[in-house]
Amino acid sequence: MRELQAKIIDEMGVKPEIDPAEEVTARVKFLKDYVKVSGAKGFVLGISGGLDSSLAGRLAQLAVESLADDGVEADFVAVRLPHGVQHDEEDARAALEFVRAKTEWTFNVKPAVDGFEQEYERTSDKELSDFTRGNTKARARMIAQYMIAGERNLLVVGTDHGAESVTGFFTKYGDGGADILPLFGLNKRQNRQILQYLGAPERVWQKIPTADLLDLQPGRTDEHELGITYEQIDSYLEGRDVPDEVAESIEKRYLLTRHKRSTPVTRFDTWWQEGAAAWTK
Ligand SMILES: Nc1ncnc2c1ncn2[C@@H]1O[C@H](COP(=O)(O)OP(=O)(O)OC[C@H]2O[C@@H]([n+]3cccc(C(=O)O)c3)[C@H](O)[C@@H]2O)[C@@H](O)[C@H]1O
Ligand SMILES: Nc1ncnc2c1ncn2[C@@H]1O[C@H](COP(=O)(O)OP(=O)(O)OP(=O)(O)O)[C@@H](O)[C@H]1O
Ligand SMILES: [Mg+2]
Repeated sequence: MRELQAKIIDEMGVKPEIDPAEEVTARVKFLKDYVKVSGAKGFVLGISGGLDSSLAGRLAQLAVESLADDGVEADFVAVRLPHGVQHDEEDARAALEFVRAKTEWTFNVKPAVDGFEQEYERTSDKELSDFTRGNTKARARMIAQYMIAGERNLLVVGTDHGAESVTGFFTKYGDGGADILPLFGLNKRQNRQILQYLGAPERVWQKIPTADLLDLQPGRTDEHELGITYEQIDSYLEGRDVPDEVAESIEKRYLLTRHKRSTPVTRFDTWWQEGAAAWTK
């Protein structure tokens, strides 16, 4: 195995094989233990119709049900956060049906994103790019979730896992902004495996991953943007051999996005000096 691959696998905590039943038990227990210690009253999570939020949402709901069995009152708010009307709203409905959240909410982020865009354009005389608007949508979703969390004393669940963390494929302080990450240590195919174990319908676990942030390319797939497949990223994270150019692409992304997996850099940090060579390439 490549030297950096071993280091990355250690950091991402991905195992070559999983037992879905054990993973569910351990991750639900983690959510329960944390909520008890934090004194929070449960969880909130955006449900997109994608497979990551379907899995994290179902685990949060199972945690809340198990807390009730222990005599602890908690809530799980599954929040739809469309930007206007979502083109794959039916998939989001199917995800909500599978998650069976105690509480459901719909919060349209479009007025907030439009407000930011108008003020940017008024003060800069420039058009906002579709790409930055996309990241603004992800950050507006983060603000909506923290608004609900703040009012109801809930924790914001994040859906980051090995295959997204390693490539830094998330919006910094957008979907990357959360309190607790129940999927960390898994890769994409393991998420699918656990969803199947939990009885998710095919429509949910077979959903093609998309950040779906762009107005001009609705539903663009993650794999299209990344230029590598999740099968390749997953194999790399399971310690298997992948073509050199695939490993190099993953490792380059890993090095370029270290700032996203760290708290803001201070003069006492040194990790960024190791990554400097990657940024200037
Ligand atoms: N070296 C450095 N040290 C410290 N900070 C640094 C930095 N380089 C950039 N930055 C900061 O980071 C910002 C860029 O990061 P960011 O705003 O996140 O933007 P960026 O990484 O360019 O874009 C986000 C990417 O994540 C993808 N995404 C987002 C959301 C969900 C999903 C999904 O999988 O579904 C995927 C999205 O499609 C896009 O490719 C810069 O504007 C700058 O503020
Ligand atoms: N339209 C949306 N409605 C509600 N939440 C959303 C929406 N889009 C994104 N999110 C939130 O942002 C998170 C990150 O998006 P991401 O696309 O990585 O995950 P996903 O859609 O759940 O799964 P997948 O990666 O398979 O598409 C989601 O898990 C969800 O919590
Ligand atoms: Mg998605």
